[in-house]
Amino acid sequence: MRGRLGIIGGSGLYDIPGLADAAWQDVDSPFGVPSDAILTGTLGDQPLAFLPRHGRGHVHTPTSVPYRANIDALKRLGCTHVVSLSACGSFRADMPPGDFVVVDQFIDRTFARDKSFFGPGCVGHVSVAHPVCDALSAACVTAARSVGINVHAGGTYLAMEGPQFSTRAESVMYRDVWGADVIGMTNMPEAKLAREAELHYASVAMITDFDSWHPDHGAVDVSDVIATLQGNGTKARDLVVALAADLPTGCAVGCDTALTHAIMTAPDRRDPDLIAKLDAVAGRVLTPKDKT
Ligand SMILES: CSC[C@H]1O[C@H](OP(=O)(O)O)[C@H](O)[C@@H]1O
Ligand SMILES: Nc1ncnc2[nH]cnc12
Repeated sequence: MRGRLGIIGGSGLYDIPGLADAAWQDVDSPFGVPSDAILTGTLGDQPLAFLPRHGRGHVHTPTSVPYRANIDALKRLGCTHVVSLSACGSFRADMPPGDFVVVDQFIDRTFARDKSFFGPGCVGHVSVAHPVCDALSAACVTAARSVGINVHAGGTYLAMEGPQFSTRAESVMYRDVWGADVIGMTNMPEAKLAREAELHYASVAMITDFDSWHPDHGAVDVSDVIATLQGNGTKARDLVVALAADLPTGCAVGCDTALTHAIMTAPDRRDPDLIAKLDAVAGRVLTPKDKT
């Protein structure tokens, strides 16, 4: 069954014009207050929910983004698919500013964020070996190509804590030793949380700069990033319109069944308060006893 498409808009993307029946809705989450209200509406026949990751006016730092509340709120609104649109730096000369990368792997270097919905009283372990939805990622590539975006299918995104950009030594290490293709500050733990919530998740990374490794380019400068982002905004919206017209159902990764064997805590040892909070994220696998 085709569900609602959630879009998380990153830096420079605080709205998505052109939705029918558009309304900004406050959504309550037991995991905190989401980054902002969520814009709901439809694009053609496709129900959609748009959440600006940093909030309108860019109030949240990459560290303060309430990742758990955001994913939980999108799931509560009926999202089955979530696409992240993010600004990123590039480690590759053949991936210049203006190109998009549909990411297929991550290196998680973040360390100051809540990374799981689970905890004492309900312990769960999901696989993130394949951290994005294959079908949704392929659909993002097709949609991007259909609107003339220069898009790369696959790439490794290094998620750093920020908010400062990398030193040159870090940038060279991420590129030459770790083999990362792009760098950003927000896709982790977002992708991990989306997997815990059994959402199909894909990440479209929009390249704004060459980070600080490139001998012919200076250090990253936010004004350059913003100039590139302004061009990216229209392209990103075109991509969303094309994707909404042809959202896939199902996938080979099994995103929507990620919790089937994930929860280890014995039913009689589960914390009722945490179980109650997990109603949206893990409702599919909680036992009838848990839910009473
Ligand atoms: C404005 S440059 C740094 C900032 O932009 C990216 O945000 P997002 O992923 O939400 O587009 C990057 O991760 C940093 O948070
Ligand atoms: N070079 C970079 N490093 C981290 N996040 C970014 N977002 C945009 N460019 C970036």
